[in-house]
Amino acid sequence: MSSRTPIMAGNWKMNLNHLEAIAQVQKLAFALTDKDYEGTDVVVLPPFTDLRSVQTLVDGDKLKITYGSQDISAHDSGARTGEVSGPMLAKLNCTFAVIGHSERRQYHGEDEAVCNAKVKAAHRHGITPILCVGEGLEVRKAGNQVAHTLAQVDGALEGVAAEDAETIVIAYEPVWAIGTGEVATPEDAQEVCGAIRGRLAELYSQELADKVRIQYGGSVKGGNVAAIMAQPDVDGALVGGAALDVDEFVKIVRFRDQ
Ligand SMILES: O=C[C@H](O)COP(=O)(O)O
Repeated sequence: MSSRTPIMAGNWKMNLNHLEAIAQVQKLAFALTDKDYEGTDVVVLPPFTDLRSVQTLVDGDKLKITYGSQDISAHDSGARTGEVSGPMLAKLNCTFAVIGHSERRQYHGEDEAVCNAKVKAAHRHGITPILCVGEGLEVRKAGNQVAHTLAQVDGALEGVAAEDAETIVIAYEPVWAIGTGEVATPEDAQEVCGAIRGRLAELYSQELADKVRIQYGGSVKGGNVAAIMAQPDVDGALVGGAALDVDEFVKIVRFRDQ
C-alpha cells in the first residue's frame, strides 16, 4: 500500500465566474465531511479571476479545500501582458499551479521549454506544479504513448533539482480521453503512470519516485474512479467536466466508497 496521499483536483477550465466560484466552493465544502479530507487532498483549480474570492472563502471559513491556478507565467514580473506571475499566485496562497495542460499545449503552443520554465517559476515561489503530460490519438494509435509521455516528463524536469522534483504532481492525461467520455482503461492508465514513475527513478532515485503523486485525467467520473484508483501507480485524478458537478466530484473524492 503506497504512503502517497491521494489527490483529487477539479480543473474548472474557463467556467464559473467569481460569484459562481464562491457558490461552488460553498456547496463542495457543505457536502464534504471531515472524514472525506482524511487521507485525501481535495483541490480546486478555478480561473485566475476567481482565485481571490476562493482564497477569502477558504481562509474565512477555515476550509480544508486547497486551490491553485490553471497556469503560471514563466516570468516573475515585467512587460508580459495578460500573464499572471508566481509571486502574484503565491500572494493568493495558491498551493498548486497547473502547467502544460494539453489545452495550453494545443491552443497556446506551449512546448517542453515553456513547461520547464513554468515548473521552475512555480518552484521559485513555493507553488507545487501539477505538470500535465499525455499523448494524442495518433500517438496512441501508433503505440508510442509511453515514449511520447516520457519525453514530455524529461523536457519539463530538465535542470529541476531533486528537492523540487519530489514535491511535484504529475497528471497523465491522454488527450483523446479529455472531455470525450472516452476513458483510458485502468490498465492504459497504469501502463503510462508506471512508466512515469520508472522514469523519475532513473532521473532521480527510486525513493524520490515513490514519493511523487501521479494523477490520471480524462473523463474521470464517480462511476470509473475506483477502478482507476486501484492501479498501483495512480494516486489521484485531475478532473475536468465532472468537477463542475459537485455531487459527481464528491463521489470522486469518495473513490473508496464507489
Ligand atoms: O484537466 C482536466 C482534464 O482535461 C480532464 O477533463 P475531463 O475530465 O473533462 O475529461
